[in-house]
Amino acid sequence: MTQHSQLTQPEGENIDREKAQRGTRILLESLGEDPDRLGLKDTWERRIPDAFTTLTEGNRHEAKPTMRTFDAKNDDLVVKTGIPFYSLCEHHLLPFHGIAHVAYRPSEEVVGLSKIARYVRWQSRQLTMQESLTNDLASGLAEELDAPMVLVEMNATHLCEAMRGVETESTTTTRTTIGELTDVEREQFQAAVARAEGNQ
Ligand SMILES: Nc1nc2c(ncn2[C@@H]2O[C@H](COP(=O)(O)OP(=O)(O)OP(=O)(O)O)[C@@H](O)[C@H]2O)c(=O)[nH]1
Ligand SMILES: [Zn+2]
Repeated sequence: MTQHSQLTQPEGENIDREKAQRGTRILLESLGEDPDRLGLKDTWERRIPDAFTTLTEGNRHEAKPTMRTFDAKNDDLVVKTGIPFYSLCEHHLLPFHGIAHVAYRPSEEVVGLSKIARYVRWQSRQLTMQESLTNDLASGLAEELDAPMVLVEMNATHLCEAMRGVETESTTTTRTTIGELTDVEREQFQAAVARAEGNQ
């Protein structure tokens, strides 16, 4: 990994640390802050570049989890519910976060269960909109797993709505389905989601 306390830009596909430092410094100045005061010096020099390196990992292929797979015994739906995720809204650079639910139909292989949550966490770490993230997850998982059907549902709270602007905390649900699933399978998925969300 890179040395985070350096002023130089790290190698590879990482963020441009020097620009992140300069930009944060200027933002702090614009707020009337002294960026060189004790509490803020590390903020622009190290903490924000480090934090945004992590929070934009989803842009970097090198950070993608290894999707270890095993032979599938059949093509029954695999349903994984209650996956926490944290992302950043591209409009205000504020977090939106919540719970993702994923179902997929295996073709030849099933993926290690932990890898679904790892994939959701990785892909969520970017500046995006909830609808785009839901789409990206469904198409990304379909490709990774060579799966004929992937369904992703995300329920999230947007801090840009809660902390400012409309100042209303509400839940946004987005859903993307790639491929076909039966009515019974859809009902089973919804029942699993309801259990995970504590509605049943
Ligand atoms: N569809 C969608 N909208 C989002 C998402 N995240 C934030 N937004 C919305 O993006 C919109 C941006 O609207 P603008 O009018 O350009 O910005 P604004 O003046 O800050 O809007 P307010 O948030 O209403 O104060 C707002 O309505 C946000 O609630 C998202 O993931 N999906
Ligand atoms: Zn926003």
